[in-house]
Amino acid sequence: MAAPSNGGLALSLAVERFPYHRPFRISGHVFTETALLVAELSDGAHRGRGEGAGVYYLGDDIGHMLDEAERVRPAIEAGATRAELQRLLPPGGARNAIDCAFWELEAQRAGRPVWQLAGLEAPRPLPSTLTLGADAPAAMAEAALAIDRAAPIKVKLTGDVDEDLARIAAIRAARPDAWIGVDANQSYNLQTLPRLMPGLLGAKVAQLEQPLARGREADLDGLERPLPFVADESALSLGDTEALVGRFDAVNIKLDKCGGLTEGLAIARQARALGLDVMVGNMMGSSLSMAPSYLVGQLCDIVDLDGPTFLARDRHPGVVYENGMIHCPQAIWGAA
Ligand SMILES: CC(C)C[C@H](N)C(=O)N[C@H](CCOc1cc(O)cc2c1C(=O)N[C@@H]2C)C(=O)O
Ligand SMILES: [Mg+2]
Repeated sequence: MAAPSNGGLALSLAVERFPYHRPFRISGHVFTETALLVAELSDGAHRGRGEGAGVYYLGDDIGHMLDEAERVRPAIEAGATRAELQRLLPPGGARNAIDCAFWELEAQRAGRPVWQLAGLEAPRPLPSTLTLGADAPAAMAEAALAIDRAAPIKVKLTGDVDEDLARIAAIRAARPDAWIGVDANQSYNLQTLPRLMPGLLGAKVAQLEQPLARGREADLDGLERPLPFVADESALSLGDTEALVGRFDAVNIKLDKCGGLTEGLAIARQARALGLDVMVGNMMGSSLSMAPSYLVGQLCDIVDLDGPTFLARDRHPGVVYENGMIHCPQAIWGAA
């Protein structure tokens, strides 16, 4: 792809659709596939790619991501840099895709892999959670027996306390050996959360992700946290990090929320400096989304990079899930 003669970069955008193994239902909608934005930057001799899945609960769907990416195209083709992109686009899937494309282009220009440019150690395989979608307790217990027994388990809750307690008890009974974390996805409040807590502690659940709604962070002031609380929807981008202290114990970083690897690394480093534990997660995505997040994962205590396990097909080469770990060959993204 020829680059503009003015020293700018050529930006090409594509929508790539990946069917799910089985349909997803979210707030009454049934999804059978995920539509991902793929951005490619080229200077004529080198190229870089990135992928964005967006943030469904913020309306950051494929149409919005395409609009955002097209809005910044003139600046990119006129020579805008990755640093300038941080100001030209807000956090979200489009900036994620273009930021990661910049990183890979810079690696190819420098002849050094992205992990080196990012100041990281050589990446290594990481334990990654596998997520059990909310279902009947017996079905979730069965799913917990069917997945890789070495993998830590992330359990989706719905906010129905009795059902959630039954889910957790059934999964723990089936898997007394497993690390189990739960994700409430904003479904609890100050009235229902105290009823959930004894069941979490009794089942030795390791962490509780996003118990309350985004915007209700002040409700956590002074609330006892007998197990680690992880901020997800309360922590979209770098600006949200400082306010988590005293209310959460960890932050779940997602490149689609914060708009790319540049900000994802900054959040990880700031969270550490603030004494928070660090987790990296995903909004969905193929291995092209997981690869940049895998680099953030090198700085994390908890890794939840299981998006491709929900897809009927992935890219090749793709990440490998084995023995509870995610392995991310450099050939996927970010090599020099
Ligand atoms: C299905 C996810 C990619 C699994 C991931 N480990 C996870 O829990 N991520 C969510 C945020 C994205 O949640 C999604 C995405 C999606 O395309 C479909 C769904 C969800 C979800 O939470 N329920 C439906 C199945 C997180 O960490 O909160
Ligand atoms: Mg979450």
